[in-house]
Amino acid sequence: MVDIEQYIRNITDFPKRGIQFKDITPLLASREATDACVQQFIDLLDNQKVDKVVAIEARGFFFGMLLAQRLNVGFIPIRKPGKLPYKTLKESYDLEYGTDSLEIHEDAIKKGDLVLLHDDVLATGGTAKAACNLIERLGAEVVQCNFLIELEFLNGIRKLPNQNVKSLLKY
Ligand SMILES: O=P(O)(O)OC[C@H]1O[C@H](OP(=O)(O)OP(=O)(O)O)[C@H](O)[C@@H]1O
Ligand SMILES: Nc1ncnc2[nH]cnc12
Repeated sequence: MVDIEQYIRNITDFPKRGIQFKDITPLLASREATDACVQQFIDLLDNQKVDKVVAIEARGFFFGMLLAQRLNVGFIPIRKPGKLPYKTLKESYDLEYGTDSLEIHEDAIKKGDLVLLHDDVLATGGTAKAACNLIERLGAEVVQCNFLIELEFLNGIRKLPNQNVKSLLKY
């Protein structure tokens, strides 16, 4: 049994003073640990049907794509502004350390699609909330939001009151 928590490195005062950054790169560097994470995500999905995996730039892409492959469905990127080349929908949000916007291609998912939303970290919840809004504006349904890490002390889950939220690690 792999203890995935051992692969998360804490970096003090990154990217700003007062932030303890959860560095997932040691986890990404381990084939054994990434396999264990994918299996745990699949178990948490509990056979829920999924049509698309949507993940958030940039760190959400790592496991988002692995999950899409494992679930045998397509992968959809939600990206920072100005990166997607076709017509987009846009949502703005607050970060633990700043503000930003997210975009999705307007034809990326269809009305009625069942979507698994993935990101690496749930912190204040603004990013995930904005992503859910984008998916729902396209008429799709978010069946689960899953995260490698939930920073419970930031209470991001309060911004996702109607979502099925699952995390592999909680701090
Ligand atoms: O819950 P929140 O407070 O909104 O924060 C969580 C978001 O913050 C980080 O992304 P970041 O914007 O640092 O971008 P990156 O993935 O490109 O490094 C993380 O990957 C989440 O997407
Ligand atoms: N403390 C943190 N560590 C890693 N990613 C984050 N995203 C938002 N807050 C974070």
